[in-house]
Amino acid sequence: MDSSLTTDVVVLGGGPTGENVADYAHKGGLDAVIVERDLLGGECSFWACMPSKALLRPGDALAGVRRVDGARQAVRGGLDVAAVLARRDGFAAGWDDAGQVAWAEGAGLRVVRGHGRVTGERVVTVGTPDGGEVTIEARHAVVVATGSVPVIPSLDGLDEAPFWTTREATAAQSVPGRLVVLGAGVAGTELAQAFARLGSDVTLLARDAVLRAFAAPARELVAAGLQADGVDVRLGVSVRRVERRVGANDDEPGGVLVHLDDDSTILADELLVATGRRPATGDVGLEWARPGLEPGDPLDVDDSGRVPDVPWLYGAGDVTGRAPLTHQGKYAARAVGTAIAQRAAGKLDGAVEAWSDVAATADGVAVPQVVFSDPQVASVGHSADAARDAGLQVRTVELEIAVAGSSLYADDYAGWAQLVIDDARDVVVGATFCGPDVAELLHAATIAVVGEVPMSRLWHAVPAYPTVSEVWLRLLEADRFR
Ligand SMILES: Cc1cc2nc3c(=O)[nH]c(=O)nc-3n(C[C@H](O)[C@H](O)[C@H](O)COP(=O)(O)OP(=O)(O)OC[C@H]3O[C@@H](n4cnc5c(N)ncnc54)[C@H](O)[C@@H]3O)c2cc1C
Ligand SMILES: NC(=O)c1ccc[n+]([C@@H]2O[C@H](COP(=O)([O-])OP(=O)(O)OC[C@H]3O[C@@H](n4cnc5c(N)ncnc54)[C@H](O)[C@@H]3O)[C@@H](O)[C@H]2O)c1
Repeated sequence: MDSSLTTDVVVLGGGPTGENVADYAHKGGLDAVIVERDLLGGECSFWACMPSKALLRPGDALAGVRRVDGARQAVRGGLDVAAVLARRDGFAAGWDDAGQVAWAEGAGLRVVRGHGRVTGERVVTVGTPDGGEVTIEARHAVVVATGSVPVIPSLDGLDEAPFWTTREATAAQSVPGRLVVLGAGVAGTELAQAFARLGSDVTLLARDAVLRAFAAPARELVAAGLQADGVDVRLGVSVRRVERRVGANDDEPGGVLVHLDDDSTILADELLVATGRRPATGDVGLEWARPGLEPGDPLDVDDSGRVPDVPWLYGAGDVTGRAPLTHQGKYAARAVGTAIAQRAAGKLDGAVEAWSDVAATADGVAVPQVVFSDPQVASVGHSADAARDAGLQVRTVELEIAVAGSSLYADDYAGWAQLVIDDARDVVVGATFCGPDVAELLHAATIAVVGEVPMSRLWHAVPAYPTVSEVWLRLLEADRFR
């Protein structure tokens, strides 16, 4: 059935970003409608962050116990796969978004189901599941928070072969005997380890390196961690073609035959394609407001999320390509929702001030990310190369993590840490930690970068003894006595 409605703000896409834009606009006194075509909560809640970490965490916990003599002896078996999958199902709420809808309604937001497109100035038209249309007019703003979609490489035979994207992998109801993972970025690396620990024979195919975006010592530690779990890590290989095999009988099982450019083949029960994501800018009606924008191009926005020259149109989250991570999408969402509300109230005019509550300034200087592999990689801010590309003169200090806290934490603890320091201001502009459970070391680094805390003052931030954080003291000493 067709209908129309008017509101203050229409948010296209109800992922973590869209939900937070709407919530913050509403907290600022505006009425907001979220348009969602799939599950409210988006990729993160149902097919990305939460289910993937739920698949990883039990293996991590078990590996943690095995690293401590005296505790190791208590481990009598492996993971209970059915229990792990059931726990993961719980985190994905059984792929039912009733809880998220209840939250949205409780927060005073309206949800319209269906595929939305921008069809005019401050107008969104939604094709609803029953074949009808809802036209929504926004008094103040339309926000595009449509996320991202997987990039599928054009490989000979891939169209005919059944394959998994990260959606099928994170929602898997059974564990394949043999799994080939194509792409050794963050998603491929995490899921290769998760399935290896759940019992799959995993082959991870990397065109160049595992986690190539991270510093070499961290990459090498992670590759070694994968190999220790039995993952066959193939570096510097490409897939030539993919072939679907129909099994003749139990002795000749079917699956996917992957042909590599080194002339070898691998037969797998499942092929996971994890070769990146691109902004979901196709079929959203953006060409109307942004002529020339091709599907997959990021939606360009300023720090308050506003599309240049289109004052009523905003973007936030993965769709902008700024920092495609849930926490950064939500951070941008808080700025966007607040900016829309302040502009509507006539309290915000002109350019936004950096580091104010209407600017996602940290996107350019301090994006934290954790790779939940074992060992973990946790980084924030600039790598040394990125800092130099940004015109900074930097020095680095790096060392193996070997402090009293790490030796107590795990026998044979292997880890690495690096600080990137801006010479001119003598402040940390980047940090990377790699090792078991280093994720929780990261926020201290994020605060140091965002707060631009001088090295001389960081000296007085004394890490408690005996914790892994003592690596901070070693890093400061290494810089001071270089
Ligand atoms: C396997 C995997 C693991 C990840 N793990 C982490 C992690 O541990 N930590 C982390 O920070 N990030 C992680 N990420 C990244 C994270 O999932 C994204 O950064 C995050 O989901 C982006 O949020 P978003 O709201 O911008 O987009 P999305 O979560 O993609 O939400 C967009 C929503 O918009 C809807 N939509 C799209 N187009 C329309 C339309 N035209 N009309 C109506 N609705 C529409 C979609 O259905 C979707 O619900 C992971 C990603 C993957 C793939
Ligand atoms: N813990 C986390 O924060 C987390 C976890 C998973 C995913 N994510 C996010 O989700 C997004 C998608 O993750 P991703 O790992 O798919 O993307 P990615 O960009 O991190 O990695 C993609 C990898 O695939 C490789 N690749 C591309 N085409 C290929 C081909 N034809 N053959 C072989 N390899 C190929 C690339 O070289 C790269 O290493 C990223 O933004 C990522 O940050 C975050």
